Amino acid sequence: MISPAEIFARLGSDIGPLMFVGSIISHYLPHELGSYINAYFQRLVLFATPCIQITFNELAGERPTRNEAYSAVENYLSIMYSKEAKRLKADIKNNSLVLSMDEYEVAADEFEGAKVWWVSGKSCSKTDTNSSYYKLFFHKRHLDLIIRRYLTHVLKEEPNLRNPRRKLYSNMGSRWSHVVFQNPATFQTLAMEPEKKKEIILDLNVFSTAGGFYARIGRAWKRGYLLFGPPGTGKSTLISAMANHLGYDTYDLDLTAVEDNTELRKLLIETSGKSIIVIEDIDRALDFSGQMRKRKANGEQEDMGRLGIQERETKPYQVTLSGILNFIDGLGSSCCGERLIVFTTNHVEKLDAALIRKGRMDKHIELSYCRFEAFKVLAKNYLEIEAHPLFPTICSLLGKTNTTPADVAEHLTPKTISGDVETCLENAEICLQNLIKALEKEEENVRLKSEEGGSVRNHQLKRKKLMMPQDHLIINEKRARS
Ligand SMILES: Nc1ncnc2c1ncn2[C@@H]1O[C@H](COP(=O)(O)OP(=O)(O)OP(=O)(O)O)[C@@H](O)[C@H]1O
Repeated sequence: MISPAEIFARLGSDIGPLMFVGSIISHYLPHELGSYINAYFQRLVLFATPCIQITFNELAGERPTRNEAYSAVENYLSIMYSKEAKRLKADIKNNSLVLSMDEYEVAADEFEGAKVWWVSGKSCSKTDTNSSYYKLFFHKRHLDLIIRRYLTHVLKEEPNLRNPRRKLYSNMGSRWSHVVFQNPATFQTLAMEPEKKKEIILDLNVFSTAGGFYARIGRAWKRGYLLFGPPGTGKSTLISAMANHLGYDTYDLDLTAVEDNTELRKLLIETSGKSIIVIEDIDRALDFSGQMRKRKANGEQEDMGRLGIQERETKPYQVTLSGILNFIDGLGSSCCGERLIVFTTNHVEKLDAALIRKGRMDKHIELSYCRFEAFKVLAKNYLEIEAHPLFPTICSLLGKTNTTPADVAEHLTPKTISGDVETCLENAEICLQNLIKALEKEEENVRLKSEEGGSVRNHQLKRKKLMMPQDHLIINEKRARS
């Protein structure tokens, strides 16, 4: 016969079923009633079992602001449960997608043998502004473990808390040296269409928690990103945002400083897990001459135009395409821990198909000219405004011109910085007017160019008809030299 005390002690070791009953009932009741029932169940648990409860409220302080501990818990739970939970809540916070437990969900976790339960909910008191909360329940015998170790473990999952002193490595020949990574770019400050941004964040979140999946399918825990687009569209900014989001170190690999494939391999082996390995401007850094020659021998003459003659003759380094391919493929066998490999290029069409095929570069992301959605992010970051009577004019002009986010950002940088609201509004007006002037000028250039292009095309057509075969040779020669 088990005594009531024993029953409660056992219940304290597994209060999950009680919590689930409370949450299921709450789901099917009107919001206010549901919240009371849920609170009632939680009180019952605390009364009837030797459990302890810790609450993480979304808003804290005298003038309520978002509680950082709540954000850390939210992030921890979203990473832990995003692939198992049946009901997740998707929110955009600070322009980033945040997946979290839906209201009145219960999630069980285990840490060093101690079982804990997380319950999500929303308080409904009249004084409270309907703020959300997470409550943590655990047996009181685990108090020390939970407070000293488990909570530290949870807070570490907040990317900025996880690795506050991230490092930026760069190579001098075959040696890495590092400084503290201080680029403040985040997905919040990145100007990009919200849908695209969401997709990237989701991809990164899934990758960073997919160690078990990669192990199960027998593949190295790595993922390749190819970022392409014109200069100034935010390729480097996106890399910084990725590093800050994941809390990874960054290795900026300068291929031109690497002597040969052996050195490249040595550098690779020295990289740590949880890192992003970046090769910027891969098309320029890599000498494709071997492949070009092979293709020429096969009769694919046009490929020789990809690199200028001079460039091909004076390349001082001997890192080959196959060296790079081994570098990417070898990441699995030589290193453990998750790694992202990121290539950037302004000329994706110049890259060898083998280099960027799926499996090597899994995700291809085009960074493009600044359109209205991206502009709104920049306006919010730089001028702290979300709407303005001049926005429609800017929207229309951005649609007609190819202006990079870098150019727009330059125009949106106020000449004086002030905390005073009136000066800020004045600054915003001046910056937006300046941007409009620049965009109108660009629009005019586009118009002139297209007119010019039309007349040159006509001229070329006429000339083609008259052209002798040796003219073609001279033009091809010039192209190869330029
Ligand atoms: N999408 C963007 N969001 C926010 N800022 C941006 C964006 N694109 C460019 N910028 C601004 O312009 C500057 C230059 O951008 P960045 O170096 O990221 O461009 P890039 O595409 O890497 O250029 P390049 O191809 O020349 O290396 C950044 O420091 C940033 O201030």
